[in-house]
Amino acid sequence: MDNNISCQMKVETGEAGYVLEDVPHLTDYIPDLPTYPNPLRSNPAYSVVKQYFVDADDTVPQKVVVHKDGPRGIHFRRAGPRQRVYFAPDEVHAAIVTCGGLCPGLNTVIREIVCALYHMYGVTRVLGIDGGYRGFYSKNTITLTPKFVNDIHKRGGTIIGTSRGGHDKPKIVDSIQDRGINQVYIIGGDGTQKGAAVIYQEVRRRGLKAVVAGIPKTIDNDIPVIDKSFGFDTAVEEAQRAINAAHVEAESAENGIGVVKLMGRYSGFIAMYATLASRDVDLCLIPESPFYLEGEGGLLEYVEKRLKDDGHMVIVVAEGAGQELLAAENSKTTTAQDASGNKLLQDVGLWLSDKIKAHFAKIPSMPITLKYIDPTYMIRAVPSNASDNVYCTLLAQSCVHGVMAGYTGFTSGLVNGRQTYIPFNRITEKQNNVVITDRMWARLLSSTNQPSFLGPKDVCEFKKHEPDICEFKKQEPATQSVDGDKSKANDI
Ligand SMILES: Nc1ncnc2c1ncn2[C@@H]1O[C@H](COP(=O)(O)OP(=O)(O)O)[C@@H](O)[C@H]1O
Ligand SMILES: O=P(O)(O)OC[C@H]1O[C@](O)(COP(=O)(O)O)[C@@H](O)[C@@H]1O
Ligand SMILES: [Mg+2]
Repeated sequence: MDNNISCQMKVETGEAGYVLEDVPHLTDYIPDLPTYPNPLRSNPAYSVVKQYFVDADDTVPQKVVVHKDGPRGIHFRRAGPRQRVYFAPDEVHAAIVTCGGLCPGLNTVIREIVCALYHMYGVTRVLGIDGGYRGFYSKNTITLTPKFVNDIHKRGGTIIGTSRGGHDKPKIVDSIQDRGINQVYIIGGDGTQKGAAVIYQEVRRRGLKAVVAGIPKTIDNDIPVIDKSFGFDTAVEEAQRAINAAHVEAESAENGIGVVKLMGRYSGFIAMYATLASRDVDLCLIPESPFYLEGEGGLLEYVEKRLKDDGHMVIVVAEGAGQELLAAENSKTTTAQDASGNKLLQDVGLWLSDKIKAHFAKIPSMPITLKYIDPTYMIRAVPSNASDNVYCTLLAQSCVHGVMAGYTGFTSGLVNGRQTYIPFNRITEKQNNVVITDRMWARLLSSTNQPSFLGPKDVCEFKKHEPDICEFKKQEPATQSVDGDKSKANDI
């Protein structure tokens, strides 16, 4: 048995610059495992579907915008049911855990994992780990059956609970081993997937026939490679209610200003999409786009202009925006962290509201009425909408198919509209951010008419830091995306 852990990715190359970034398989470290015909072959719902089973060689390209003579580039293994599986139904003992912050759709993913295991693969032992990673070793488990999970997709939150912190590798893997769990479904964001990678490595080091698979969850849409995260659409939709309220309040007052804070620690996708969807927003601030308050071209000058022109305005601010400005004013709170080690952010919405109020207090001819709305937790707590429900279902089913087929150490994810299996390190190595040199941000700037807050000096600075992008921009017409990963959600 080869128990040497290789953290290196399984990479296969082919003709014309084809690269497959493959995911590990149980047989990489446990040879001669028995296989079984996939039970779906005799399932009346699926047996009539032509080509239901995925060809072992099917892969999905990461980039679909290519040049005639360019390399074929990176591919991921296509998700879906395989002809043969590596688990007999009565052998499976599955566990599901949810970690990190809430996100619409968590319950749908749980429901669909349980239902896929029961109804597609005849599995009857599925556990919910109570309250995130620490639930593996400090809490009781919850028995999950199709009946138990039947209605849960209609509720927000996660019925098995979640938490931050508490990732104790030896204790978690001891618990997996002691309970005889051989399929671990881990639903969570970037931190969770890092934790899942560590669990996978330890399971493999111990030579256990136990698969570790992740499902990416992030309301901030900050996970790279995937098209977008589940719950994101729901969050954008729900944010409209807050923006509408801010607009109504602003419009009804003299020099009315509505400020709405939305989630987005380091990635401003919710703020950007909610702004684009609404059309009532005059200023959108995100972590990726620095801004300044005072002076020519500054935020306060713009607010003044907007009020003079329109009599009201709506500002959407992502929670991570302008943190450097707040930190400069208040150094003592900048090191605070949550239990997972995520930096605790200061309330930019409140800070911005105070700054605007203080500015207009100095202009007696322009009395303002400012309403600050913070709907962040309300947005995160709602059940997923219809399209996210379907998305969650496909993600969960794809994950179950991959696990039953013996793949491990992977995250299920949608890449260019296709379900794939992505190696953990590809998901955890960097963050998905709004690229402010992409067309999506340009669309936003043109829809709000806000200043970009970038002067000629900043553009030069930007060139110094991201020379590739600037070089590329020089050579290519503006229709080309800048970065394969980052452009997914941006450059459409
Ligand atoms: N680098 C890491 N290695 C192992 N576990 C981690 C790591 N980062 C975070 N975790 C664990 O993952 C869980 C969720 O992480 P957190 O950052 O709170 O949320 P999210 O997964 O949504 O990013 C926590 O239980 C935390 O202890
Ligand atoms: O108050 P909590 O639970 O720490 O959550 C706040 C954070 O959760 C998020 O919604 C998502 O963060 P995670 O992806 O780490 O769960 C952030 O936008 C926000 O800063
Ligand atoms: Mg996170």
